[in-house]
Amino acid sequence: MDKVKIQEIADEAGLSNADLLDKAKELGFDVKAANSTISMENAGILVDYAISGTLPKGFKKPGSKAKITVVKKKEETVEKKVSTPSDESETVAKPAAETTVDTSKVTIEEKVEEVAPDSTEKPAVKKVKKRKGISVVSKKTETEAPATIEESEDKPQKKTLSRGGIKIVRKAKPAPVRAATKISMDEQTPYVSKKKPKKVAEARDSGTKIDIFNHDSMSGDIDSGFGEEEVVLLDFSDKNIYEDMMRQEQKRKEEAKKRELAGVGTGKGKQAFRPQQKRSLKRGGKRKKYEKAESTEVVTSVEIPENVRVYEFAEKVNRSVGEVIGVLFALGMMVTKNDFLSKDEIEILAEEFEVEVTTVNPLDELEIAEDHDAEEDEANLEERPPVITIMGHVDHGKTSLLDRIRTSKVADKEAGGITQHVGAYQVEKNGKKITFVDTPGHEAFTEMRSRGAQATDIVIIVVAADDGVMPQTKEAISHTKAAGVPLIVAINKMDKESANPDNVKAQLSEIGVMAADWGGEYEFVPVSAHTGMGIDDLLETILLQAEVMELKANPNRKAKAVVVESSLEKGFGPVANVIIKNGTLHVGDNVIVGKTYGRIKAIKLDDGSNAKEIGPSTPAAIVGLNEVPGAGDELIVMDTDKEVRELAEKRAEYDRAKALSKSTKASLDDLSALIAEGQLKSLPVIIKADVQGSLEAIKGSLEKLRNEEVKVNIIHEGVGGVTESDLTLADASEHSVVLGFNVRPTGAVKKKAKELGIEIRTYTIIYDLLDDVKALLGGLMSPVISEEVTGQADVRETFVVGKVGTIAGCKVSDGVITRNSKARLIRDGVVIYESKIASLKRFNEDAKEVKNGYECGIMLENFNDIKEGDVIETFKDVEEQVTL
Ligand SMILES: Nc1nc2c(ncn2[C@@H]2O[C@H](COP(=O)(O)OP(=O)(O)OP(=O)(O)O)[C@@H](O)[C@H]2O)c(=O)[nH]1
Repeated sequence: MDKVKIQEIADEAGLSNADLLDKAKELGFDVKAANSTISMENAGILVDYAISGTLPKGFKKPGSKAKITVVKKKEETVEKKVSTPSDESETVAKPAAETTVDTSKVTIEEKVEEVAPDSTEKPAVKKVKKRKGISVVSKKTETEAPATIEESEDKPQKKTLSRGGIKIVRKAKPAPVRAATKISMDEQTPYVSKKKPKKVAEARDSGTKIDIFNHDSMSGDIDSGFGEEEVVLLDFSDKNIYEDMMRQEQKRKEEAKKRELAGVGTGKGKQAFRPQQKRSLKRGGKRKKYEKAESTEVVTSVEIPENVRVYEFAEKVNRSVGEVIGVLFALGMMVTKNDFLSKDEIEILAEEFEVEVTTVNPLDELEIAEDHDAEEDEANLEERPPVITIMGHVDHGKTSLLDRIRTSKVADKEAGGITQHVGAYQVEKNGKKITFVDTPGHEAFTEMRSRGAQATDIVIIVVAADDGVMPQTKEAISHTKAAGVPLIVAINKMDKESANPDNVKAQLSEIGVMAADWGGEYEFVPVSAHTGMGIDDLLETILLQAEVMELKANPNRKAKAVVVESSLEKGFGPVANVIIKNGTLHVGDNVIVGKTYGRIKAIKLDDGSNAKEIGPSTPAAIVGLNEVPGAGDELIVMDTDKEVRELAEKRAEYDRAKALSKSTKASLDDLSALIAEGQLKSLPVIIKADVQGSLEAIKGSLEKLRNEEVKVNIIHEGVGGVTESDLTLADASEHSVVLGFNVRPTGAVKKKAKELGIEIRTYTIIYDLLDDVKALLGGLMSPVISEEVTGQADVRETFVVGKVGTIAGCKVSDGVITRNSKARLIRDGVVIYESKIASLKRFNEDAKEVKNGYECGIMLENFNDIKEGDVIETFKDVEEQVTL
């Protein structure tokens, strides 16, 4: 132990092997070649001798008697005579706890002095070494006394370093420099403590001082703390190292100052880590690593996009991804570096890292530089038609009313006009146009609003006079009010005998919609979609309201429009039904619509005619986009096709990245796993069904579904399609699933579900639905069994043992061969037999497993025809739960 080869010393000292070997021989060391070893002590002597020609006082060549004194305790010396200075004969200094030299006093300053290149004093080597938490201070004394150790702080300044200033300990690993570096023990501690914090602390307390010359002999007692790892050969006179060190020191000081000024603490843990920053000299990679950590600047405020991934956040706040994940993990949130952070998570992280976080909409970046919503000069504005959406409870006559208004318009026009479905249409009343959005219901309305693309100016709430206010009436009113859009109430079915408009007024007044003739602020218009009664009144009321609103737009600018519907039409490709919000759209314009783009090839109006250009509030179907855009997407005209293409690509890329991110909501696969692990105690579901009957049936059955661990928790149920509010609800409850029966989510809802990471499962057969949920809850799905190869062994020779059978002498070539595992015999790539490992032996001993690279004896169950060159492969079956 603790011997070092001549060639290693030569390497470190920068001498040739031959030279060093000669010198070693001169000193009488027992060496023959470069790979001969000598003790660490002798190595030190040799290097000094080779470099400076000096020998420690009292050095005697082997054969002569040496007298070595060891300080065991302060003032307690033990003398021991040895016949030779060979490794074994040297004196052991046990690192007693009470040893008193406080090595922490070996400070950086002292060391720097020692290394001063102009030092002319006799060379001496000062060695500071920590082994298993023991500080070892060694030196060559200038006294005549045998190599005796005194308290290092007594005369440390007097020690000069040889040109090499070399400290040799060991070389096996390029371990962090712990010895003979210009590090005060205090500074060294955090570094060392990475490995042996406790022992280092002890060492500091004990401050043991031991002659390095006794190193070997003492190693028997105290070695192995750092193993055989250190060879530290530092030339302190090296100007570059010194300067480098000073530079780093300076840099650190500056950074520390900066931090202080910033006044930002990084938490206690960090503070405790700081002493590292003072570390002066480290070698190679280690030093680099710490420099990196040290250059970390504390970020105090940062602007991040609303949708930020873990690694992006880490970058922004100048933290490692690990730190970010760690903080969330500690709070039970599992994220990977590519996951998007939720608002809550961002908040937590901001607090933890003491960073002020401002979230910005990432799409702002992707918005068009030209501000379409900028204040228009009044002079450029012209009156534009109002855009109307009709909403109301089911069967109260929305479609009938729209049809009636449209027919009246068509009738007004010349006969034979073929109407084109463009998602909206225009009628004319008193020479003024009114645009009606063709898709009644608040889904489309809300959809558009949720995308910030409000196209509607006025909402007509249809209430059947014979039915009164119903749930969807209320919902529609809430949506309208939330959007800040004025509403007009159309009391429909006035032709019916049972019509009771006062009842409608009374009911609506209860929910804050008071009729104007009752002293309120809302216009109520009695109509009949069947007879056409009140339609004119309704249109006039709309125009009046529009006038009050002073709806205006600038037709002389590039167009901005909103998509109300879109589809893929045979012969036309993607078609978007749009309503122009501002400006004028021309055939040939380059447009971006959400993530799609293109050049307008054709504009079709609601009367079936083609137009070259259309102005504000005009509905039309446009052709020329590369893909089908989404309802609610905004169309914007840009100057060049390059611009629109690039922006569309950026937006698409953004969406892709977002979709790729792991959702915060669980898919059914994840749920299955969570249930299997017993982590999920109840399965929150939202049920939507086509009719009340099936809803009740499903609800009843689901409520009965439960086992000991898990039950279904119906958080919401309803008749009708899956809506955005269902998704909002699902989004709010962890691990929820939306189950639909005989309903299909619309494109937009589907899209949102994808965005939110919510799984919508739809069924047409109740039993399928129940089966899925049952399987989910009970983990009853039959598992898929796949195979995993665990090891392979090459048959080197075979032994036939009497009654036992054939034993294959093998060498494991891959993995691990385990006793009793399933195995197959492969000959020339063909599977000959499949059974299991009946016996596995290593050196005649039964073995449980034999690892790659080792030899073993294998017997296969019921198979003896094993030949040299065969391969035995072991494998196991892996069960995988089937996912839904
Ligand atoms: N008597 C009478 N019946 C009407 C009137 N308006 C609509 N209806 C009838 O009411 C029923 C529903 O009319 P729709 O126009 O389909 O009602 P809706 O609100 O569009 O219904 P959904 O599209 O299902 O939401 C139909 O049978 C219509 O014929 C009306 O003014 N008078």
